[in-house]
Amino acid sequence: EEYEELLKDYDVWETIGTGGFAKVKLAQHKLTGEKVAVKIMEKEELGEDLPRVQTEIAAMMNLSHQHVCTLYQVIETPKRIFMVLEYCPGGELFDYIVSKDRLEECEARVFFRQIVSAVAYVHGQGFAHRDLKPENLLIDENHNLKLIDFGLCAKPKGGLECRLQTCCGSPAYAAPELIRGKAYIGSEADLWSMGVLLYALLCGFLPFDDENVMVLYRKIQRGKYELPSWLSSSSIQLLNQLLQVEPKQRISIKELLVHPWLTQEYGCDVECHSRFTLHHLDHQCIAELTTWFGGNHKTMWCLVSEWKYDHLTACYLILVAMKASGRPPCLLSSP
Ligand SMILES: COc1cccc(Nc2ncc(-c3ccc(C(=O)NCC(=O)Nc4ccccc4)cc3)c(OCC3CCNCC3)n2)c1
Repeated sequence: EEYEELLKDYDVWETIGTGGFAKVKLAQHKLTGEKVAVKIMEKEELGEDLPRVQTEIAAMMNLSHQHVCTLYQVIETPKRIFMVLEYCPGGELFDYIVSKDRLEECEARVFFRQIVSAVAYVHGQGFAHRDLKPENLLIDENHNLKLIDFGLCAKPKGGLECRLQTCCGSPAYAAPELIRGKAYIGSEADLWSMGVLLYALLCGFLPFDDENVMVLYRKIQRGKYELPSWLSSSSIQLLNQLLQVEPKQRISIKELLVHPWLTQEYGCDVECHSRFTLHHLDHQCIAELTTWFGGNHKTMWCLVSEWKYDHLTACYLILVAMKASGRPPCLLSSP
């Protein structure tokens, strides 16, 4: 039974998503009762894409940010790789936009600031996401967004000379240079996708759409889109700066962090730094682990600092997440 290692520490419930070569199941961490998402990948189905999973896992181990989904644990068996991840009870931003038809400018601003914060952080860590879309932005229990990369599209940004050949992501959100099949710079393409995302938030439909993918590509290359009457002039101006067909004309992530449309009503720039550091450990959570697993505080501190992404890492990170959500970080009463 391939799931037996997972089933030691988690109760596994229904499948909440499938796509490509991964499926995601809802699960529950036995020691804390916390819900988690388990991304299950079959090594055979991955084939030569297996190294991309290693890249993804290495990336996630370095990505710790309030608007990026947390990786808790990795379990590898002969046939499968399990990634135990933060569960977002609010589901996809895509479904939220559909349910509200479209968002008011002030609500769109709250979400877009979080998206800019997450993307600026990911770029700062040297990665380009390359598949930014509402299906990859999940809503957590505090109605905040968490960026995910369900389809293993995130890649090291590399230097400016690093040109990405492979095509990735969903056509409607893909930058003109990406679909032209030419070499392109991932971080610049991410800014275009953020323009399509902002348009979807404010309008409830896509700027470039067509059931015929070749017609869709032509519309993206032309870069012309409808401006519904409800858009404010400041929204229109920001959309125009993001949806520039020529990547060099496009606004940069640095300019975006201080853009007036984003700072309006907030009076402050978008914060892109992470609130967490994997180096400063939370004493209360370490103490809880020591109480449960035994040993002393110092030993537990060293063990957690090894960041093996085993069950101990999961317990620590889940306790930290519980504390961040205002729940007491405690493991179930002793065995
Ligand atoms: C209808 O869906 C619902 C309904 C109700 C609740 C939920 N909750 C819920 N929570 C958590 C997940 C999840 C989190 C992370 C990852 C992941 O793959 N991380 C890896 C990752 O993020 N790398 C990365 C991030 C940034 C930069 C670089 C790399 C995968 C899945 C989920 O999935 C469901 C799928 C379904 C298909 N669309 C996408 C989401 N769903 C979902």
